[in-house]
Amino acid sequence: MEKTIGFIGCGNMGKAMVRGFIESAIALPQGIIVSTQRETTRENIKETFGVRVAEKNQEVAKESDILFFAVKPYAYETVMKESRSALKDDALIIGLAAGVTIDKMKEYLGQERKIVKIMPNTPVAVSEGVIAVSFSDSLTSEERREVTELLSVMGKVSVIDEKHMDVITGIAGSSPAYVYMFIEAMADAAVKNGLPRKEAYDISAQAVLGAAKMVLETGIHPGMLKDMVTSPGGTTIEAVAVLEEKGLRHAVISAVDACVDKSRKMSE
Ligand SMILES: NC(=O)C1=CN([C@@H]2O[C@H](COP(=O)(O)OP(=O)(O)OC[C@H]3O[C@@H](n4cnc5c(N)ncnc54)[C@H](O)[C@@H]3O)[C@@H](O)[C@H]2O)C=CC1
Ligand SMILES: O=C(O)[C@@H]1CCC=N1
Repeated sequence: MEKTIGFIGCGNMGKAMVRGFIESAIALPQGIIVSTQRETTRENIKETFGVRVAEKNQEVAKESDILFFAVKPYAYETVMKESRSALKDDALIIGLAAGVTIDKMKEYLGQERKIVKIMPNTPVAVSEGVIAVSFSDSLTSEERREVTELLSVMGKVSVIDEKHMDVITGIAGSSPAYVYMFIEAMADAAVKNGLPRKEAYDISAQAVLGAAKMVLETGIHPGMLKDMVTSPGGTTIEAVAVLEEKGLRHAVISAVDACVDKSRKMSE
């Protein structure tokens, strides 16, 4: 892509996206410019990805055609207000913070800006992310197509009504953390039973990847896929019975609910 992609703030999520863009080859490192608060982070990003870095957020704002704000939610107001005078007229502004709505971003940047709200997750770094997208009215259909195409290199893009963003945060933005906990716990159990650590992580992670792929590629209901693993009088049903007794499903529902609730409160 010819256009310059900017990142103001580049921590866990920003770096995952920079990696996703570079690995997919949609952008050359010189086509990406990044500013972060700390110089050591900036230097580390420059060294790791070969992208351009800037000390001041305004330098990034001045150069970017597509600009991601990848700072924490509480920093949006300050960072957007200090950058807005430097923005290009037609810049596409992409916000990805939990709880920072398009309306809030308009308040910080001005009504006329072309603003996109997204909720990505960190697997964008390996092109297997989920990226939910909502557009402000000011974007043309061509601009919407351009943003969707750009984000698609990092995973599955779903254009959604912004009112669903908090739910998507619960099942996609935040959910890699729950899945990593599940993988870690399975691996711990394997280690407890004598398997070396590396094999325990590799095999647990591949089992999760494969199971997810079965849901997506076969279209078979997850309950049916579970039944296909569960032989009568066999091993799996023993584990399933323990998971039911310990309340796995209820724990997951309550956890996602708590996450969605927090995101809604942050959006108020
Ligand atoms: N980490 C995740 O999995 C996801 C995060 N998000 C959103 O992404 C945003 C960033 O989250 P993380 O990357 O996890 O946080 P982080 O703390 O890892 O990164 C924040 C970055 O912002 C920079 N920063 C802070 N103040 C700044 C300023 N005044 N000027 C320039 N840079 C500044 C920091 O130097 C750092 O590079 C948040 O708004 C979060 O809601 C959204 C989806 C998933
Ligand atoms: O924990 C958070 O607030 C951010 C938003 C989604 C994932 N991480």
